[in-house]
Amino acid sequence: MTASHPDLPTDTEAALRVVQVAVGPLQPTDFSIAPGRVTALSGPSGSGKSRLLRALADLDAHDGEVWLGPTCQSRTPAHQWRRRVMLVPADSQWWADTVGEHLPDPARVDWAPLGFEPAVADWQISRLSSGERQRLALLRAVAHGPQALLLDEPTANLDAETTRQVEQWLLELIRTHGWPTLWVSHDRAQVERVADHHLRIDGHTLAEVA
Ligand SMILES: Nc1ncnc2c1ncn2[C@@H]1O[C@H](COP(=O)(O)OP(=O)(O)OP(=O)(O)O)[C@@H](O)[C@H]1O
Repeated sequence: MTASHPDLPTDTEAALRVVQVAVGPLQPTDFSIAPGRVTALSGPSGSGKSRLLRALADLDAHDGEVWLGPTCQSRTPAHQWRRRVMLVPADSQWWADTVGEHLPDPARVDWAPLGFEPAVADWQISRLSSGERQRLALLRAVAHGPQALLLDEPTANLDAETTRQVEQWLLELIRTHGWPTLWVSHDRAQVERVADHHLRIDGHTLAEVA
């Protein structure tokens, strides 16, 4: 696990708090993620990881409540909640023709840390490889100014070197902005590298992994 970060913002940023959330067969579950911290979520294929993320993003019906600081999901319009509690799904969706059309201000995006030139803003979505789509979905999410991140296997389509680059880029942003982050990963070594805490779905329950 990563060492603690004494320079983390602790008072102005918001924790993500999950209270008695139940979705599908998953039993009601409680956990919270402090600002700037990463909790890894693992579990067998089909155990409900993506469903839980979708519930936290207010995309799937669920029991219980989710809080971001003093703001609760059930009293926040869904589109506002999703802008703050930003889900980056394993399969990103793109609706316009070019990359730049999906970004609030393409000229202000720092493309380089993920290996792109600014010209990528003019690229057609149809030409993107799966790894390019994945990295650009992360850049897009960050460009919209979230306050918490829900990452569904964010490096699944990337080679080892690019995976490390994306991990470092994400961790720096997460720490700097104080985003509480839930990060789905099947890779135990990645969990060790990026996560402060580790939750695992086992059957119908969610348990902390020591
Ligand atoms: N809206 C839904 N209604 C009913 N069942 C669903 C719904 N969405 C997903 N499921 C089912 O719930 C189970 C968990 O799906 P989910 O996508 O959350 O798995 P996962 O843990 O993310 O798996 P993987 O690691 O393979 O991505 C699957 O059996 C899936 O078919």
